This record gives sequence, structure tokens and C-alpha cells, in this order.
Amino acid sequence: MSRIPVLEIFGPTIQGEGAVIGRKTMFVRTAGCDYHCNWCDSAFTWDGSAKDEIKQMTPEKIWDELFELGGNRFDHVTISGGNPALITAIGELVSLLNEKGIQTALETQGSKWQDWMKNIDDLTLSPKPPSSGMETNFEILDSIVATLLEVGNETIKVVVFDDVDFEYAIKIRERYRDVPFYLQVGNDDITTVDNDLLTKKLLQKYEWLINKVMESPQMNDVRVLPQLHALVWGNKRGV
Ligand SMILES: C[S@@+](CC[C@H](N)C(=O)[O-])C[C@H]1O[C@@H](n2cnc3c(N)ncnc32)[C@H](O)[C@@H]1O
Ligand SMILES: Nc1nc2[nH]cc(C(=O)O)c2c(=O)[nH]1
Ligand code: SF4
Ligand SMILES: [Mg+2]
Repeated sequence: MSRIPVLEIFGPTIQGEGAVIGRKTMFVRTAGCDYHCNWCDSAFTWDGSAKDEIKQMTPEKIWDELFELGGNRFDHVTISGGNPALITAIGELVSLLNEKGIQTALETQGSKWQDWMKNIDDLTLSPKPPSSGMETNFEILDSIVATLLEVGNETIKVVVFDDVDFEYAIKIRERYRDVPFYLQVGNDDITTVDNDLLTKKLLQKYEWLINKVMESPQMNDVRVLPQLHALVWGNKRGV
């Protein structure tokens, strides 16, 4: 049986980001990433700090754990990471969830293709702006976007920390005109436990990003969002 490296299974909670923000969902977070973004809020998935917590799980075992946590109180599972698109065996998990009548979402940066991505209901592609320190491979991203446009399950979400990131977001918006587009506030304090201070800073950054969008003729048919879970629970893991 195929195994999937899993770091966290949690929920029910709300999807805090992007197109299905606010939707009740469970999370499965896989280990490993082909990127190492400067500001990654889930760096424990790839920096070795949580390597002892990684469990090699079969899709059935993941389902058992989801059911144990969520019982009949969920009908949607979000697969995030790390980069779940590194893992071929996720395809079997997606099929199993579909059989159980559960809807699925995927969070990925769009650097790798897997055929099972066609079977995801809500697929977020989140190409990384310059502040991340990563370089977008546009050949790969173009091909993923084109394939998923035929399926109709994708949205694009760009995290913005500064003016240079905003220019990158405009470039992405113009390159992929037909894909619903989301801008997300960057959290530049991913370690603080002072939630009041964090909320204040994130809302200020949100207002800054809103103003950038309001002033930009290239950013009309777009949505601007904060990370809702960060406003509610701060930097806490597993929510
Ligand atoms: C942790 S990543 C995992 C999935 C995949 N590797 C990706 O980046 O899309 C999930 C989402 O969180 C976003 N994210 C990560 N760190 C962030 C931060 N400090 N502030 C805002 N969003 C962040 C990513 O851009 C991505 O959209
Ligand atoms: N509530 C909640 N919403 C999220 N949306 C994307 C997340 C992620 O880490 O991929 C995330 C997360 O970790 N928690
Ligand atoms: S691609 Fe996603 S998981 Fe990987 S380092 Fe960047 S934000 Fe973190
Ligand atoms: Mg997160």
C-alpha cells in the first residue's frame, strides 16, 4: 500500500485563506517541500525541526484519523503542506475521499504536476513573489494553469509583502486572465505569541494591500483577503 508522509491532521476548522475562505474543513498537512520560502509559516514541514513527527500513513489510515477527529461533522478536506504535489500517492487519498462523499481542496505553489490534481474540487495555485526568495518556473506553471482551466477547479492566490511583490502579482494576474485571482496579506511575524499585536499588524497590512488594489487599474476583478485563521488564532499550529 502506498504511504504518504503526514505531519498534521486537524480540524474541523475553517479554511482561512483564498476562494473557499470560511468553509468548514479538515486539514491534512504533508511533509516535504521543493521550495524554502523566506517567510514560510509552515517551515516545520521541510526544515527538519519536526522530522520526528512525520508519520508514513496509508490513505486508509489518514481516513481513519480524519473520521476519529471529525466524525460526521465534516464533508471537506484540505490537503496542504509542504508541497503535497510532490506525492503521487495523494491520488489514492483523493479517490478514497471522493468515494466517501468528501470534497477536497489542495494548496500548492504550482511547481509540480500530478494527474490527481484534476480530481480536486478547490485547487489553489500560489506562485511565490520575490520576497519569498524563490523563482517561479513559468514553463511549468503555464502548463498546470492551462490543464486545470479545462477542469475549472483552480484559483490563483498571491501572497504580498511589499511593493515588489505587488508588481509580481500584477504580472501573474495579467498572464492568467481567465483564472479567479486572490491577493493575500503576508504575515511577517510568524513566531510571535502576542495575538493582539499580531492582529493589529495584520489588519494594518490588510488595509495597505486594499489601498494598493484600489489604486491599481490592473487589479479590478480580484479579491483581497487576510489569513482569517491568523486573525482568530495567531500563529498557533493545527488550527
Ligand atoms: C504553507 S503553504 C503550503 C502549500 C504550498 N507549499 C504553497 O505554498 O502554496 C500554504 C499557503 O500559505 C501561504 N503562506 C505561507 N507563509 C505565509 C506567510 N508568512 N504569510 C502569508 N501567507 C503565507 C502560502 O503562500 C500558501 O498559499
Ligand atoms: N485554518 C487554516 N486555513 C488554512 N488555509 C491554508 C492553510 C495552510 O497552511 O495551507 C491553512 C491553515 O493552516 N489553517
Ligand atoms: S512553497 Fe509553501 S510550504 Fe513550501 S516553503 Fe513556500 S510557503 Fe512554505
Ligand atoms: Mg497555514
